[in-house]
This record gives sequence, C-alpha cells and structure tokens, in this order.
Amino acid sequence: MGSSSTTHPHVSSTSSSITRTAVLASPDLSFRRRVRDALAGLRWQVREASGGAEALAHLEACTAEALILDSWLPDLEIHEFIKEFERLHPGVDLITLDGALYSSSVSLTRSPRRNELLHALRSGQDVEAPQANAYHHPLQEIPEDREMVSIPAAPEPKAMASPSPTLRPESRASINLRLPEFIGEHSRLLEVSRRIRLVAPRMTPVLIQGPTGTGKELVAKALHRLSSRAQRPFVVLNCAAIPESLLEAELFGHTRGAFTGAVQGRTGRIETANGGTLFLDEIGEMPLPLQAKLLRFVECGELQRIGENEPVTVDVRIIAATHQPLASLAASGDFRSDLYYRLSVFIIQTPSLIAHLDDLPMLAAHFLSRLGTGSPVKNLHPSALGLLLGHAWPGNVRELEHVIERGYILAEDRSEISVAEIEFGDGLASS
Ligand SMILES: Nc1ncnc2c1ncn2[C@@H]1O[C@H](COP(=O)(O)OP(=O)(O)OP(=O)(O)O)[C@@H](O)[C@H]1O
Repeated sequence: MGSSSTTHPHVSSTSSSITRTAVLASPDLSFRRRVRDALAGLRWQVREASGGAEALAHLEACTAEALILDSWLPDLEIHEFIKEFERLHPGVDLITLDGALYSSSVSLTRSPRRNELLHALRSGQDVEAPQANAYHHPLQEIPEDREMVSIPAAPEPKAMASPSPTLRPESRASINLRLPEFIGEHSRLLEVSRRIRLVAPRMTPVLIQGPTGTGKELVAKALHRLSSRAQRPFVVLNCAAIPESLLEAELFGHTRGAFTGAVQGRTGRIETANGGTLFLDEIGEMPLPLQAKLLRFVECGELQRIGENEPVTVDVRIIAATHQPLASLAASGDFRSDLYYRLSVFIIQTPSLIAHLDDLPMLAAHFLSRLGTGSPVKNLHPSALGLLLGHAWPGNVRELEHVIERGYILAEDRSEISVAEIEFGDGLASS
C-alpha cells in the first residue's frame, strides 16, 4: 500500500537492500498501515498483529529484529506481555507507544537500527524532531536503558468498551497471560483468560459457570469483544430478573395484540442481538417450557415472534452463564439435558475469590486506583488488608469491590483506609 522505493532522506547508507523484519502489534488498522508503508520504503518488512498473542506467534515464526508495540492490546495485559516478550526474545528491539500521552512518545532500546526505525516512524507520520526524555513513560517496568523520544500521536484513544479487533483463530492462544480486564495472577484466573482467547473467535456456544460476583459477565463481554461480532450488538438477558410470564415475549418478541396488554409489537432480545452475541445470564432459572423453545432456536436458528406464524432467521452467538450446578440440574430433570449439552460445548469456570485469595491485594489496589481517578489514590493500612484477607467473601470480587468503595468513602480525606473503615456486607463495622 503506497510503499515508496526511495531511500528516506534522514536515513543513511544503513538502509540497504537487505530486508529486515519488524513485528507491529496494534489493534488500530490504519496506524498499522501507516507504519507498514513508512517502513516498507526502508526495506523493512512488517508483520502486522492486531493483538499480543498474534504478535508472539509472529515473533516465534520469523526472525524479527524489532517489535513495535501499541500502548494497549485487546487480548493481553501490556506489562505482562512486555515481560513475556523480553523473556522470550531478549535480542529483539522494542519500541513502545506511550498510552498516557496518547501515542505521542516512544521508548526504544539502543541499537544500530534505532535511528532508522525512528526516522521511518516519523516519516510515516509527518512529525517534528524528537524531544529526548520528554515524557514519563506509563509502563513502569520498561528498563531504564531505553531512550525516550517523541513521535506524533497515531492511534485513536482506546477504551475497554470501544470496539476492538477480532483475534484470528490462528493467533497463539495458549500463552499464559491474562486479558487486560482480568486482575489477578492465579493459575485459575489465567486459565479463564486462556480459554477466552481460544474460543472467542469461534461460534462455539459457551457456558460460563461460577459463583455470584466472580466475573461471569466480564467473561461474556471479553468473548464478544474478541470475536468477529465485536462491532455488532452484545445483548444481555438475565433470566432470573424477568417474571416468567414476560420472559418468552422478552426473548422472542411479539406482535401488536399478541396477548392482553401487548398494545404494540416488540422486537425480542434474540432478534436485537442479530449478528452479535446474546448473553443469557442465570440460564438455570429459565422455565422448562421456554427452554424447549430456546432449544429449537439454538438448533435451527429460527424463531417465531409471539402472535406471528412466519419464522424469522436470526444469526446470534449464544453465551450462557449460571451459578448453579447445571449438569446436576440436567441429571435431575430440572433443566433440559438436550439444551444443557447444546449450551455447554465449551465451559469456562470462574473461580470464587477464596480460591484465588492471593490476588486480593492486586484486586484491591486496582479498585482503589479506579476510585482515585482525578484525586490522590488511597492505600489500605496493612491491618485493613489483613482483615480483608481473613474474610470469607461469599459475594466474591463484587463484594470486595463494594467493601473497598465503602472504605474509600469512609476514609474521607485520609490517604489510608484503616480497619475502622472496613465494613462487610452486613453493614457492621469490623471493630
Ligand atoms: N478478575 C477480575 N478482575 C477485575 N474485576 C473483576 C474480576 N472478577 C470480577 N470483577 C468485577 O466484579 C464485578 C462482578 O463481576 P460480574 O458481574 O461479571 O460477576 P458475575 O459472576 O456475572 O456475577 P452474578 O453471578 O452476580 O451476575 C464486576 O464489577 C467485575 O468487573
């Protein structure tokens, strides 16, 4: 795409006929294309990756001399990605874009290729001279021997909620790193991320099982975000929150006058999710007669709105979640076993907080830093942390999130949350 065959004026004779390879990891397609074009003129071959797993796969498959890394990756937590990269590929140069200033800076290992790459990146983005050491890099763990220079902003700001690229099925998914939104390093949590990466690009139905507040909805959203359906709707239906009498109409939709009170027609959640993902939360609460109708839809992709004879074809990926032992319910006849087998082709189990209690300090710090946005971050006094570590956590991570928020508010303008500010779900102060 528009690559130039002329040598860049800023680049010396180091630009030879030899083709070198750089891996470029960024979810931003237009940024990748700009950098690729800029480097092509300097005989750099660029292998593009939309996520971290794909970048690691490229690095394994080719002899790359540099990795150019965006400030955010959709599938891997960036600090851990960098650590893994440096462990596996110590000889490969790393260029990182600064997230805080929005890609206005890069850090780069010192190497003979440094100037050439920098000039190429700048030429692709039409910028001024570099300003050495002009910013504070947000990635604390980047070694200090990396030089900081400025390049212009390229990618658009990325938020977790924004559409992100699909993981290609061939992306290496078995790497033992977590997705950015999952805080914690316990092997059971890493397994959740691994499974999400493996199954997200596929149509396979997924059943998410785990106690309340363990991140089942977080898993469903990540599956959608990393699928080819990411730009299409993600629709949630909590089967426990809607009265049984209304659930069918909510799911399948109805025509005007289909039943008493149906003063106008309504599109059901399945149709609303067309092209995207339908997340059926608390599927174990779905009444048996409705399970039969859902099974029909799962089997043939057709549904009938209440009051209408013609079936409608809808294309949705179904993700279901439950805190109940669905296999036991199916065995006892309280849940349709045929539907159970249809929905549970791939199971992701979210662990209770007690099962990964070592992650509690990290999770608490994460929630505190989120609460501290725009104001000084508060810390937990060691005795308050000890109290948290001794709690049973029936409400899991959600309960922790709420306990931290209460403590944060109760600590008023103090920078430390003490034992006195730790209140568990019963609302009683701990002391
Ligand atoms: N590993 C984690 N890292 C960061 N946040 C988490 C993690 N696990 C859960 N959370 C947070 O905990 C809260 C509860 O998560 P979520 O709603 O996904 O749980 P759930 O299992 O679906 O709960 P329920 O069964 O009650 O619907 C959310 O704010 C979510 O972001």
